[in-house]
Amino acid sequence: MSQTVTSNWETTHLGVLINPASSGGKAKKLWPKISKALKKDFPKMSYYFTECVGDGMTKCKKLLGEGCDTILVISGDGVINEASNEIVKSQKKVALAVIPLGTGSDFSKVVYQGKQKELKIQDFVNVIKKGLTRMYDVGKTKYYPTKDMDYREERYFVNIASVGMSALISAKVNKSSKKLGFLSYSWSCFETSVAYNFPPFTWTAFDKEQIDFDEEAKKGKKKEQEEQEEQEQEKEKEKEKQKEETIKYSDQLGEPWRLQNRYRKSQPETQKCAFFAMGIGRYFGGGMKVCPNSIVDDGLLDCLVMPSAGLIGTAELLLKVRYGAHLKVKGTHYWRAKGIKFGLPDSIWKLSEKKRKKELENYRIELEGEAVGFLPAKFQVVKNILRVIVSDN
Ligand SMILES: Nc1ncnc2c1ncn2[C@@H]1O[C@H](COP(=O)(O)OP(=O)(O)OP(=O)(O)O)[C@@H](O)[C@H]1O
Repeated sequence: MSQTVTSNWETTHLGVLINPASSGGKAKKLWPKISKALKKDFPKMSYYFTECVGDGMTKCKKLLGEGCDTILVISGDGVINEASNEIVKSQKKVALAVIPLGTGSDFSKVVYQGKQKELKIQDFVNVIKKGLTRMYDVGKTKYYPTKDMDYREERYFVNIASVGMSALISAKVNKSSKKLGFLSYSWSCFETSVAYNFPPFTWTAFDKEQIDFDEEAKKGKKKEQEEQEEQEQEKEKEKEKQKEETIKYSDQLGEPWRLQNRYRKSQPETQKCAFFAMGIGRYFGGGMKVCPNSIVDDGLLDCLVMPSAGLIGTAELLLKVRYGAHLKVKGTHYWRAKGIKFGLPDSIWKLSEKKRKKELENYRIELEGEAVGFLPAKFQVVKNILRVIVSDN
């Protein structure tokens, strides 16, 4: 999997966010060593420890205000999401770098092409110093953060968003200590599959594209060669592109939710599901290859509709998802789209408030492993908006 890189990014002021609680305190333990290694190459460095949920946004804003041009997140997917939200909203020319020290660290698996576990602290520092970057797409979503449904919230995601059982699992995992890593996910998966009642989901896709998997596999090899050739040309174009970026940022971010007017709308679909995942990246749940064909800068969300399959069937399917071998399983649908709008079944609106709130547990949303809210919701892709420092091999 080669990456199309677009520039050599020079960091002049490094801003660092460290979550001392991530992965059972691993980031806190390693920070003195990491800090020493970073200081050699980045003499101008500011850093903050995050203190609670959401603090990644507050502290990232501070770092941006201090003029940092690269934000390095030493944590897992939760703080990466919080920092990315602030970077994208700021519309500043700032790059995101990551040293994956979370429990799952799924975003980083694509950034480091699956080799993150082989890298030492100095290797990560070298990647930031080398400064190869790729312009990532970002997903934008609008949802109800609470079951009272009295207001809606907007948030970006940089890896995977999903609704249904996966989000309920995230809610449970986040309540646990996560000290057991993948086992925490596995236990919550089991616990949730037993209780989940696989409700119907209703959605409308915008600019939906079906995928021909055989054709895509053939294209894969050819594309890699083409991509390498394109890289040289891309670098040439970079200077001009950078001039245009400011305009592109404000155009896309300010974009209201006009899915209907801008894109081709598919017929509404309803299916009983275990979950529905939308990917910029490929992995979730601590290494499950849920959107295995996703490309981070193609301007599309890879969408996986995971069928309802009962307890044993779901366990089998989840095992397949772990290796990205689920796409040809009967009832599984995988396609791409620029936007998706989810509703709720009419029956839910007729329930008493107490019963509706109980039923909403089945319609949770998670972004990068954090259970953030509930359906109804809209999801949309914003193309090539987040500069990410990536490894080159
Ligand atoms: N000091 C802290 N104490 C408790 N929670 C924190 C603290 N700092 C940040 N958080 C929150 O902890 C949550 C989890 O953090 P993060 O995702 O970075 O680590 P993780 O859960 O170990 O990794 P992953 O999401 O990759 O599995 C995030 O919602 C984050 O906002």
